[in-house]
Amino acid sequence: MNSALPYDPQRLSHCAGEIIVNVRELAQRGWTPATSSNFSTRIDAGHVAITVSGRDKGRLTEADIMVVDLDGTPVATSHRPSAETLLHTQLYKRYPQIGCVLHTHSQTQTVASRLYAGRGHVHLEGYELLKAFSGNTTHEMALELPVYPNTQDMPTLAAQVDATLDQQPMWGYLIDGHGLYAWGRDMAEARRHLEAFEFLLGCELELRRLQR
Ligand SMILES: CSC[C@@H](O)[C@@H](O)C(=O)COP(=O)(O)O
Ligand SMILES: [Zn+2]
Repeated sequence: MNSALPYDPQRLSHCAGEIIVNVRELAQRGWTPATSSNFSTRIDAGHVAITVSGRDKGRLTEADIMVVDLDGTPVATSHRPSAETLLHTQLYKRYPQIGCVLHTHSQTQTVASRLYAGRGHVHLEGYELLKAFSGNTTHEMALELPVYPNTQDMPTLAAQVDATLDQQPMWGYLIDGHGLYAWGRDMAEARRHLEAFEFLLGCELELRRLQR
């Protein structure tokens, strides 16, 4: 390890590469419009690789990935981390096993967040794809995906997320008019959860449209 840095730079390079490859694919699906969205993976017990604020997420390079500690403080860089860094670090802090947090702004996620904000959650039940969420072994179950009011005040939002996590395990949530957060133990698991939420929300929207 480079003694000047409190993290392994090779591990950072690996994390950055993984973020760049995966986010490029998510961006190609239109899930990261207009520089929106942010992404992170855990480097080690105390450090996280996260996207620099305001960057075009469809064209990320290693220069667009920086390091923060679990309080969201930049480490060995003058870059500004994602405006929503707290929503990432609260998960890494709370769950040592969590290794990746993905946040996207697809149209499906945004429309669903508007439609279900009043109810405070989206009820997902009876879908085979519920088995994509780690720990689920059958479609014969229900999952409540929370929808929080949007705010620019991250501590307020993080407190609401924490309050829900005190009550129930979950792999993601929506923010009204904003987008989706999903996470997992590594990139593959977080991405599976993100894609499952996207698919299931799309099904719910289509059902509503057909039942009108
Ligand atoms: C471009 S508007 C979207 C932002 O306000 C925010 O919600 C977002 O997802 C990206 O913010 P960022 O600071 O680049 O991580
Ligand atoms: Zn956002």
